[in-house]
Amino acid sequence: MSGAWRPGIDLAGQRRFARLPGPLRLERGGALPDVQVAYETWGRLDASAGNAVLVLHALTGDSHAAGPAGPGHPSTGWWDELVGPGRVLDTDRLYVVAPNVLGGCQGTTGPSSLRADGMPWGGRWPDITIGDQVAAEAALADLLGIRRWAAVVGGSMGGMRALEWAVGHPDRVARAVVLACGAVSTAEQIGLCAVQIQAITEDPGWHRGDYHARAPGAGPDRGMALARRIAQISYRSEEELQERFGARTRADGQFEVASYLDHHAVKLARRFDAGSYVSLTRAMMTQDVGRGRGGYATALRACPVPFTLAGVDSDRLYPMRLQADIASLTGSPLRLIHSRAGHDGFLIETDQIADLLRDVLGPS
Ligand SMILES: CC(=O)SCCNC(=O)CCNC(=O)[C@H](O)C(C)(C)COP(=O)(O)OP(=O)(O)OC[C@H]1O[C@@H](n2cnc3c(N)ncnc32)[C@H](O)[C@@H]1OP(=O)(O)O
Ligand SMILES: N[C@@H](CCO)C(=O)O
Repeated sequence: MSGAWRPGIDLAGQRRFARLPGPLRLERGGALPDVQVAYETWGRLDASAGNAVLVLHALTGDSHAAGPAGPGHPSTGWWDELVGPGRVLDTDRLYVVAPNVLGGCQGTTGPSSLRADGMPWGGRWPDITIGDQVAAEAALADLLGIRRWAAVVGGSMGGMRALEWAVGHPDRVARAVVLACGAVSTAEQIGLCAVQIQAITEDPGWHRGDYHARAPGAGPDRGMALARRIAQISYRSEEELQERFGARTRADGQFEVASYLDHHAVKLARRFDAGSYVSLTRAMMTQDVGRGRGGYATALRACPVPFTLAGVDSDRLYPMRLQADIASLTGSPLRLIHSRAGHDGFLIETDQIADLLRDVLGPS
């Protein structure tokens, strides 16, 4: 591990990098060599007290769950209101760990990372699954000396990993808090993922994934931006888009909503690697927590880990019925996050998520 970390030292929000000790075996066969995992921690680990909490980000998030913008962090932490001294994930008593996901592009090994031959993985990057992402996180936990998490918490793709942690490693998870996701991807989610992947892979800049070593700007930025536009509509509610933008146009005649989508498209294309977007999107579209376990209902019914499920009432991408299904199969409480923001509500309604986590983890 690089950095000056040792147990008992609080290096709040400083990104560090762990090198996994051996190849990471993949669910679909083969193995990834030399995997690096970027992560940040807050608080002090007390392994005997079992005070470690794993916080898992969604598709385009990163290890910077909390803290100000700064070098390596273009923006404030994505759950900044929730993590810190006196906050619901109270780092005076908890040790909070947030890794960047396997396949990502913010420090953890992914398609843009270099292989041993000095060339980016690019098109040689294998198909990975949610299970592979969790396997990398479990290897990180081993390196950090964390045998069992007091809680594993995540939303959207982070929720898929929290679910996979609980079902795949029940002895290592005291409680799972799963937000805004389902147990198995649905037809609509798969369809939306498929067209986003198509937007990128049909961009002439894609070059079968081998664009990283080409000139800056030669990659599939246009396809990536189109993918984000499509996704952004699905992340918000119809009602919110109507209230905010209606059919209003700008001085140049462009629809306000199209301008909003353009803004998010350009912003993401600047900060995110298209190869990672494709890899992570594929992992989500093939999500099935029951794969190899007799189906998701069997897997969830057999899972001994206590869950808390929560969904956003206006989420049309991962609607509440998906969280209700998991809650019913596991006999767990189901919480409602009220928001007009749709799926993105799990990133925006932090007061409600704080209340939920306070109920689960106790007062700070
Ligand atoms: C930059 C990063 O996020 S770093 C990595 C961490 N990120 C994550 O974990 C998740 C990724 N983040 C996200 O998905 C989003 O940032 C969210 C969901 C948290 C943001 O949600 P909201 O606060 O509701 O923002 P919203 O969707 O309304 O967009 C606001 C932006 O749209 C812009 N905007 C609003 N209306 C329009 C319009 N008509 N035309 C053009 N731009 C517009 C705003 O100026 C604002 O720009 P800014 O974000 O550059 O300041
Ligand atoms: N807005 C979120 C949605 C995915 O859950 C992201 O960009 O990661």
